[in-house]
Amino acid sequence: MSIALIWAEARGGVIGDGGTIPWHVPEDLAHFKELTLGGTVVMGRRTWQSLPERFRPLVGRRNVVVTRDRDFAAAGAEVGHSLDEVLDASVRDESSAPVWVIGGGDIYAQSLARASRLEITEVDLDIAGDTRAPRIDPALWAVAHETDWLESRTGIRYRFVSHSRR
Ligand SMILES: CCc1nc(N)nc(N)c1OCCCOc1ncccc1N1CCC(C(F)(F)F)CC1
Repeated sequence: MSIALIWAEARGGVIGDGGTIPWHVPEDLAHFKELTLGGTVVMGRRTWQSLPERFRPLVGRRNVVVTRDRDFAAAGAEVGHSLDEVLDASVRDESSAPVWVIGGGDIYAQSLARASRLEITEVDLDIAGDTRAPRIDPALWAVAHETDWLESRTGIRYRFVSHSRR
């Protein structure tokens, strides 16, 4: 089973600000849900805690939270204490669905080297944020597919870009 990273970013790679996603693009939520359903989602503790209650745990997916805190409990999720251990354990299970790394910034940076696929939603917004997605090196990653720029019902332009490792 392969490792895939999935995120939504505004211009300059902004993915978050103060623990929240500073835009609302419902079509991205639907995209995220459609891609990850049935698989395993791996996230950092802060992303787990940022999930609105009604979305915690993410139903229809195996939820795994990575934290150094040995006392951390996450109802409806498994807790792991090292990203590598979590990825090794998740990748070992024989199902074909990828392991989806769903955030946040630190976890993306630590897991990028092991990923074979990136599913990035580009949001056409120039917005402040304290967290950025890792830089994607075009020498290592090829754009496998990208949609045209689409317009969200909230008026924000966005597109879906799939990268695969060269
Ligand atoms: C969707 C946001 C999102 N987009 C892409 N493309 N990649 C991600 N890694 C991602 O962050 C998932 C974890 C954070 O998620 C949320 N953070 C704040 C508010 C809401 C959420 N969502 C709402 C939809 C819900 C559903 F299960 F319905 F998809 C999941 C939780």
